Amino acid sequence: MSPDSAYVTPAGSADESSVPVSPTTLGLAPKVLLHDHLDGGLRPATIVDLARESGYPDLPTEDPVQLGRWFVDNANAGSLVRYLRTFGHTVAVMQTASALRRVAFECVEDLAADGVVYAEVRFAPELHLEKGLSLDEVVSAVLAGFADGQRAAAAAGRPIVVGCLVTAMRHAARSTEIAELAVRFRRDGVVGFDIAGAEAGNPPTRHLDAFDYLRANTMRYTIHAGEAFGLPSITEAIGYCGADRLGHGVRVIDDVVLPPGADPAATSFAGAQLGDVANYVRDKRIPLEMCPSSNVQTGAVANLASHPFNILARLRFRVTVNTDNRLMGDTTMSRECALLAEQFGYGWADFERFAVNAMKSAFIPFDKRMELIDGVIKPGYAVLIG
Ligand SMILES: O=c1[nH]cnc2c1ncn2[C@H]1C[C@H](O)[C@@H](CO)O1
Ligand SMILES: [Zn+2]
Repeated sequence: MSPDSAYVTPAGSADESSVPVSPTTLGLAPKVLLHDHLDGGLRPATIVDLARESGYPDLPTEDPVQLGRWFVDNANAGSLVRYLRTFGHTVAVMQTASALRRVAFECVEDLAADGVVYAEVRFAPELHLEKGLSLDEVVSAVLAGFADGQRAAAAAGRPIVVGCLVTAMRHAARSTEIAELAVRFRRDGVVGFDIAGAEAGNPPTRHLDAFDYLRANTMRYTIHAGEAFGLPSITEAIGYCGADRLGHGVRVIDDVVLPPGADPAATSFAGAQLGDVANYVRDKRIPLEMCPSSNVQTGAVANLASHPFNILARLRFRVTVNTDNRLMGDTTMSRECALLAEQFGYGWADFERFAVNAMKSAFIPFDKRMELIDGVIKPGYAVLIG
């Protein structure tokens, strides 16, 4: 889809005074992003710069355009494990405090330019120790970059609030250490914790000590679950591990039985039967951090048309729209929203709901969430709705 390919909200879903929903106008809408990986969002030109600076010899090409293409092509893998291999190059050039600070700064700059008003950006500190940084030094560098970026965005008239999530890799054995790191930095900008990496064969219950520690310290956490592995992964993440949110969570759809012949793009799913897990997720308003393009790239769903986002949204699960990895998907928040608008015919009221859903689900305090909902998100959509 070209950035300006115009399509408008289907008749009946918005009134005539509305600004049409298009990729361009979606860029202006206030958006909330809960699931974005720092090491999956570098600018290709920055990767080339950092590789030169650090003497990293293994980039597939030093041409930024071709490099960007390389990431997308290789991430279009149809499998999470193959998709994750592309991170070898980004992580390799993020091994010094200055590189981490620059990447974090540019991340905030890019999100603000895309109209994101609140973001939680995650990364795995344990992957950035190859050149001798300590875990604390890694986190400090990233938080300094986020602070620089927030100051620059505010000065440029695009204010954004950014919280940091620290991720532990699910195949490794450092999750308790990373949970302690999260708690140690809770006054400095770390707002939560996450588990990521290859899902199959690495159930979240391997990390119960970390989750116990986080709960004992009243720290919030999300778990990547129900992406590359099915319902049992979701059951473990919420039932045994007590996740506050689900990273992706798309496979919760396996616990929803639709009437025969139901169209995934329908506006109503009356008669849908929910199983116990799906009911629990919906009843407890457990946020689903869904990442449409990434889910297609990893093969979690066959294509956008069959993505369960719309079914879950219409069934009033707490759905949120996310980028996952902007570099690997050559995507932005606006583009993810535009893809959903094109596929499912969403209007401004829908995007406002997704933004409010995400803001309500953020790991910052209630009063700060309300400030953004009442002071930024609602007024922003009021202008677009007209
Ligand atoms: O979608 C994902 N699922 C599981 N793991 C992921 C996904 N996207 C990125 N990661 C991994 C690779 C990164 O190196 C790590 C920390 O951001 O998280
Ligand atoms: Zn992710």
